Amino acid sequence: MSEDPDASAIAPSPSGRLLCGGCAPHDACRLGVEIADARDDVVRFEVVCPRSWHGGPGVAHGGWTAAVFDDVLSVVALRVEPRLVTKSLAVSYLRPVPVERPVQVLARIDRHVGRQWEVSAEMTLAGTALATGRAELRTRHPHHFARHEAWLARQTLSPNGSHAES
Ligand SMILES: CCCCCCCCCCCCCC(=O)SCCNC(=O)CCNC(=O)[C@H](O)C(C)(C)COP(=O)(O)OP(=O)(O)OC[C@H]1O[C@@H](n2cnc3c(N)ncnc32)[C@H](O)[C@@H]1OP(=O)(O)O
Repeated sequence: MSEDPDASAIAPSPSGRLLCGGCAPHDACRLGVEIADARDDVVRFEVVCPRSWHGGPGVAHGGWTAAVFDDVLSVVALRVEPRLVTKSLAVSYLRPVPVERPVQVLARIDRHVGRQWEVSAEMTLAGTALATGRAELRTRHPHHFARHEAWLARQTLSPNGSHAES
């Protein structure tokens, strides 16, 4: 762990991409998400589901779709506020999403008051909606990750593998 986990910030990767902590070492989004253009409170993404994320034959696993929405809904607000976490995420799966075919995602900030953000997005192919996502985000408290690490350090593992607060 870093000395101050809350000092962590997202910086552009060597190729100029803004990536999460897991993808940054790869210099590529492993979900297949790329920002296409951004203006004010709306960001458009080009997204291609890698075949490794297929669920049914030739179609995306629903978990991939949810992860894409978590990512794009965060990015649209991260452009304004760099210290965010997702509080809730709701996804509606309207049509199967094909793998290895570009789809578009349009994400927007619907509401922002204080620490509270409401964001939504739509995934489309050739103008047809495939899925929609909606999330509540929160601006992180200043010591969000440090509090988590302190809480985790207080947990002890019992012989049967269950956790207990010490
Ligand atoms: C341009 C940029 C591009 C970037 C590209 C990269 C993109 C990729 C990015 C992908 C990004 C993906 C993004 C992701 O997926 S983020 C990962 C998924 N989300 C989370 O992990 C969030 C987990 N939930 C929480 O931390 C809290 O529930 C939140 C903060 C949402 C509550 O918020 P809310 O405003 O509703 O309530 P509150 O602040 O009054 O707290 C309620 C209670 O919880 C306590 N509490 C709060 N925090 C902590 C804590 N840390 N440690 C311990 N306890 C904590 C707090 O004391 C209180 O307890 P009590 O006092 O009532 O007892």
